[in-house]
Amino acid sequence: MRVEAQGIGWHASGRGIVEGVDLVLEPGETFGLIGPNGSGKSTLLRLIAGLLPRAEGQVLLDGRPIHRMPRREIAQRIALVAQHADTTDTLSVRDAVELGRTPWLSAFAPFGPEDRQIVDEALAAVEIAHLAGQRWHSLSGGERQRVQIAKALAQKPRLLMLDEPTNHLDIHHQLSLLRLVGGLGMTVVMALHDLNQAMGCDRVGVMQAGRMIACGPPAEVISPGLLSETFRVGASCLTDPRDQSLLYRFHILENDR
Ligand SMILES: Nc1ncnc2c1ncn2[C@@H]1O[C@H](COP(=O)(O)OP(=O)(O)OP(=O)(O)O)[C@@H](O)[C@H]1O
Repeated sequence: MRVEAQGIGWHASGRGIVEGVDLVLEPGETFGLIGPNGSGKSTLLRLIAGLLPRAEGQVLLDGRPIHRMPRREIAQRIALVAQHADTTDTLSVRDAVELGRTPWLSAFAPFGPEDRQIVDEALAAVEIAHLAGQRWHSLSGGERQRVQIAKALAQKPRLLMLDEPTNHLDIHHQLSLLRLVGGLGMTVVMALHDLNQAMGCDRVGVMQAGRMIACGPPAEVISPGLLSETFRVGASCLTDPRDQSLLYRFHILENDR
């Protein structure tokens, strides 16, 4: 699905939280959103998903304005995994993942064997099939994170949006999640704090004070100069001898007290 954001923005408390962002997401690409705390990454994800009232500009999904689409149709196309997704309901892991099927169900299409198989596949994809019967409230932070991602996968969206998807995960599950989302063949946008993980995206967008100040292939966009100006860190670019990929090591700038 082609997603086009035209001049999108959002104001709150008398200030621009996100301003004038133009962005086209091509079908199948993995797009990383990076930027310091409070730069507007989560807000931009919610704007693209059509979740914020009084939004400026417009978002087009395959050419159709999102604000004219019924909520159910949007949910068939877009899944957003927020940073601190929680539930007050007493749900099992399987129940929680089954909720991902909701946009596809109706009185004429109740939950059936095909939905059950999609849920099984989603549980397996993030390695939580063994937790299917466990209660949500008894899960660890990383397990909850993977349940939310499984729920989003069960939704079978065409745009998957993930807000810091790796922040609770151990290193094995971080890497397997990134491999998983890279191989889904769907458009993926994820806010990331790990800039080396962002180096693995097809493209990255850099947020600073509510604006997207740079966008393009990570090796072209992420540079020691940008890291110093935007993130206030020094960075040395290294080459991984295993596959010649570029990675960064960071240090505090000498004049930053
Ligand atoms: N409803 C709101 N009312 C007022 N200010 C808000 C609101 N929502 C977000 N903000 C402010 O907007 C700014 C951007 O927030 P946002 O969560 O989008 O940033 P972020 O880049 O995702 O940050 P982080 O990396 O810390 O998760 C922050 O300064 C936040 O305090």
